[in-house]
Amino acid sequence: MTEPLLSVRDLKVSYKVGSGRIDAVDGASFDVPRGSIVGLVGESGCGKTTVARALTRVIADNAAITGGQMMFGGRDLVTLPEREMNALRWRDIAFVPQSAMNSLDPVYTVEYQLNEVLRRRGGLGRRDARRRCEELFELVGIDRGRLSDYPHQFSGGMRQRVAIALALALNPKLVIADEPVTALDVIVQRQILDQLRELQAALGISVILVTHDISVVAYICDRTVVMYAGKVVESGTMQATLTEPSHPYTMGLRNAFPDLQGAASGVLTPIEGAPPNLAFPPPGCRFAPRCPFVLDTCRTVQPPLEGIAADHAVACHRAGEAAALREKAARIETWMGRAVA
Ligand SMILES: Nc1ncnc2c1ncn2[C@@H]1O[C@H](COP(=O)(O)OP(=O)(O)OP(=O)(O)O)[C@@H](O)[C@H]1O
Repeated sequence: MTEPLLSVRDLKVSYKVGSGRIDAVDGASFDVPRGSIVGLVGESGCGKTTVARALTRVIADNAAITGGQMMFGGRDLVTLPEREMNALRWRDIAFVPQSAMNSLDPVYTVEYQLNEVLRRRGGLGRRDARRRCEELFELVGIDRGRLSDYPHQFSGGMRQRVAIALALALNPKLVIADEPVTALDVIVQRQILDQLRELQAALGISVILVTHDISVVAYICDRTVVMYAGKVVESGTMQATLTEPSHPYTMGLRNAFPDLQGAASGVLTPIEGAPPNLAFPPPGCRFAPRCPFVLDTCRTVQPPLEGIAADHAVACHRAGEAAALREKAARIETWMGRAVA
């Protein structure tokens, strides 16, 4: 197997809060193979954005990477000197933040902003930068005449395309897109995702797509990394994780979202309860308080993330019974009463 573009091992990121600490990412491990789209999925607050930001090392002032490795092209991004890390940003790893408005400055035209990256970061001359701006707009399907427009003159979907063009400016190997389609209606969501897929294939890049919506993952991703309360609970190919999920949380997420293809799917079943407060996480499996299949061990012993097939890892004490649990998980009653064992 060829070496993955990015290999994250036992990553830990904490926030200092008052006199305490929140371990927002508590030992995350996953790979991003070359030329693949990896969906980082989980409910709000489970640590997805923290992982995504840690990868670029642009983290909040009260945050710190406290352990682990992030191997990228033979270098560990956790320990890379800041100067070298800075040289990697935009050129090798580009980040599209949660709202396109966050990556675009409202007071400058989009051409000005593209130029900032192309000329200041990429060292392009004026004429080459202009040509690249036009090329980038063509790539994301926007008329080049609109380069002189301001961000507010674009619709939400178009703004997202501009943000993607900005990320692609210097031909990065990895694009990290944080909730790229969340605020958009389903039709525009599909258009943006289709385009992201086309660009990924045409340019041969890898993409980490951060989303709370498992139907977005099912629509576009090759691989899935499911996070819950700061931990990776399941990862593997899209087929392995979403068609035959082995962690009860993934099974629950699958029941909770409509199908992005527009097919009339069955009744949506939410997972009762909420993720734990990460300042005081439960001692055993963090999903135990919400899991319909919880056993006594689950409440006291943390299950490790273990390979259950060639390309499929799960952190669940009951992973060996996944097929039977999947059948039960498909029934609504399972999620209403909880604890069906
Ligand atoms: N600057 C911060 N200071 C303290 N705690 C933070 C900070 N940023 C995030 N957190 C906490 O870290 C945990 C993980 O947050 P994170 O934003 O990474 O999750 P997420 O899965 O991306 O959720 P969302 O989709 O809502 O952004 C949460 O408990 C959150 O409250």
